Amino acid sequence: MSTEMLEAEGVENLLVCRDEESGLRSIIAVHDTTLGAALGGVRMRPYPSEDAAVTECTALAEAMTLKAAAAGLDLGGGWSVILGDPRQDKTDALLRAHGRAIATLGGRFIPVNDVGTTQSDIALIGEETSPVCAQDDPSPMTALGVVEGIRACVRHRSGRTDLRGLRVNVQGAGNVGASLVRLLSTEGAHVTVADVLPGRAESVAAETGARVVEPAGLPALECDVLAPCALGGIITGETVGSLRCGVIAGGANNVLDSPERADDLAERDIVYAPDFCVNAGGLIFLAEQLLGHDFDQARTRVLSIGDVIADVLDRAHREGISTTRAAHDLAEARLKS
Ligand SMILES: NC(=O)c1ccc[n+]([C@@H]2O[C@H](COP(=O)([O-])OP(=O)(O)OC[C@H]3O[C@@H](n4cnc5c(N)ncnc54)[C@H](O)[C@@H]3O)[C@@H](O)[C@H]2O)c1
Repeated sequence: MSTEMLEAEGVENLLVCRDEESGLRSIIAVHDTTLGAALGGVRMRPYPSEDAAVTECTALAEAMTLKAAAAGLDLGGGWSVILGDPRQDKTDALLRAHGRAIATLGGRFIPVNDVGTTQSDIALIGEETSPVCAQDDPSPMTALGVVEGIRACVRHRSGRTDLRGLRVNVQGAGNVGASLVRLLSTEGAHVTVADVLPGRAESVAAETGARVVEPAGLPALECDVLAPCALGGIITGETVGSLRCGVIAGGANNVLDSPERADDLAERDIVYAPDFCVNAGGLIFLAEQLLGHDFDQARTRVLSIGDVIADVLDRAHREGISTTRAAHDLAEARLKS
């Protein structure tokens, strides 16, 4: 296994890892450890090029720094991606090689599962490096925080505090999306869900009574709340004009293709809950676990995401700035304190 350290502006460590024997090609980015070790996902998916993998990995690492800082956690931000199709290319040898690559950072990067990896994958990685987060699935806590973020956005927009009858469109029925569909359905929301993998949306719909639609059309379907819970970058210069929702708040990381898109959303009178604030529930839960705190304490902290979002929305309104800018200011103040 070989690792090559690349120079990259604004990133503490950027590692390109290769292992001929297992076929591993992966990237690890440690963005900022001012507040603590960098906790972040291990994502596995095919990328068109190594450059594309580096771009996504560094952007997600930065998002984790902002997320931990805005949530008041003593953690830094990092990320890692493995290039390949998890359904065909994932082997124990490849995961172990990625673990050995993470180990070269001496505990500066703490991995947790993300798209394309599972907790048992992280447990295997944990046989090569320490610490890792492989104990409990953080997704239900991420979804719980998103519900509170949605509630804060709806209250900001219309003064309502309950979600009954609210039309919420959930993109992605994976770990976070399926949990979110369940929670929203319990609150009486009318949920529509879509997933590109056959059977996923249907399965959670059968359980909850949600409506299933084709994934390509979901982002532009009329609704009160669009909840992106798949991959990032779905709000672009091309898609922003087609949105027909009042609020965007979901679990996915890096939903906007650029920070300026938040201004486009404000111009269209769409309330945007910055992703790194609204989807911090899972990270808060993991941080509490690392500190040895109990489940109730973690849950209470996750529920306070609604207050964080309300604060960000008020600040943006007061100062005439985008919600993304307001959330960045919150995170940067903590990083400098
Ligand atoms: N798991 C967590 O606790 C957590 C925490 C914070 C942020 N996130 C972010 O939330 C998102 C989802 O994470 P997850 O753990 O649920 O992943 P997951 O892999 O379990 O689920 C993602 C789902 O999205 C589907 N999908 C992909 N592209 C789609 C599209 N265009 N339309 C509809 N469905 C599509 C996939 O088929 C998959 O079922 C990711 O962006 C992740 O980084 C997750």
